[in-house]
Amino acid sequence: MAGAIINGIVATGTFPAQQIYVFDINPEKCEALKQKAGIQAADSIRQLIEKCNIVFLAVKPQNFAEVLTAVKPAVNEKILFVSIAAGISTQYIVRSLDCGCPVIRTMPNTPLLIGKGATALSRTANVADEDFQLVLSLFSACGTVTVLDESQMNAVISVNSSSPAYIYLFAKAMLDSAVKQGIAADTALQLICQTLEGSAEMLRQPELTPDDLIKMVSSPGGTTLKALDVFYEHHFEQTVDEAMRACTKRAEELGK
Ligand SMILES: NC(=O)C1=CN([C@@H]2O[C@H](COP(=O)(O)OP(=O)(O)OC[C@H]3O[C@@H](n4cnc5c(N)ncnc54)[C@H](O)[C@@H]3O)[C@@H](O)[C@H]2O)C=CC1
Ligand SMILES: O=C(O)[C@@H]1CCC=N1
Repeated sequence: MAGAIINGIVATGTFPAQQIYVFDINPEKCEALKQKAGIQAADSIRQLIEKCNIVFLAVKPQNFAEVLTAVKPAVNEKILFVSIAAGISTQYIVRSLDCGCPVIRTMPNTPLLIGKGATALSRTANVADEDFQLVLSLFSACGTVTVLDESQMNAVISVNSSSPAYIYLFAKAMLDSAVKQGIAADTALQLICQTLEGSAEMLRQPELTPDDLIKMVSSPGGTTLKALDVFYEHHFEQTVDEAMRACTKRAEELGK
C-alpha cells in the first residue's frame, strides 16, 4: 500500500522527490520503493521523523507498537501523522507517542495501485484544515476520497478496503463456472469485468435502487430468477453480512 500511496504523492507533484523519504525495515523493499518512485530513503525511522513533517504510517497493525516506540523520542507536535492501518485508532497513536500530534486515519484499498482507489478518511480535531485538504488531495490523485467520523473507520474496512477480496472471490467463482460450462477463461474474464464495470456504473444512478436493478434483469419465468433462487436458498445476503461483520470484529481486535 505504501508504494501505491507514494506513487500518488509523486504524481501530484505537490512535493519534489528530494523531499519525500521512505523507510522500510526490509532494506530490499526500502530500495525498491526508493528506486521505483525516484525518492529518498532514510536510514532509520528516527532519521525519517527528523526530516519530515508529514509521516505516513503504513506498517501492519501488528508492527505499530514497535514503530511508535521508535518514533517517540524524535516526535514533536508539529508532525502530522497519517495512518493507513486497519483497526489502529488515532487515540492509540497519540497515547503511544505521548504527544498531541495531529493524526489522520485513512482506509484505502488496493485499486489505488491503478488510480481507481476508494479511500475513507477521518481526523483528530487538531488537524489544520489546510493539512487535511492537502492529504485529501494526495489520496484523490489515485481515486476517490470520503470523509467519515472516526467511529465508522473500523466498519468501513468491510465496505471499501477488504471488499476488493470478496469481489475477486465472486469473480473467480463465476470464472470457474463459466469454464466448466465450456467458455474460454479469457473470454469469460472479459465478459465478467465489463459486466462488473457496467453494473457498478448503473448502481451509481441515483434514481435506481439495487432492488430496481435486480428487477430489470429478472424476466418473469426467466433465467435470472432461477439463479437468484439458488443464492437466496444459500442465504447469500446473510453470508455477506456475517463476512462484513467478521471483518469489522477483526479490526476491533487489531486495535486492542
Ligand atoms: N493490503 C491492503 O489491501 C490494505 C492494507 N491496509 C493497511 O496497510 C498497512 C500495510 O499493509 P500492506 O501494505 O498490505 O502490508 P505489507 O506487508 O505489504 O507492507 C508493510 C511493510 O512494513 C514493513 N515493516 C514492518 N515492520 C516495520 C518496521 N518496524 N519499520 C519499518 N517498516 C516495517 C515491512 O517490511 C513491509 O514492507 C496495514 O496496516 C494494513 O492494515 C489498508 C488498506 C488496504
Ligand atoms: O486484510 C487486512 O487486514 C488489510 C486491511 C484492509 C485490507 N487489507
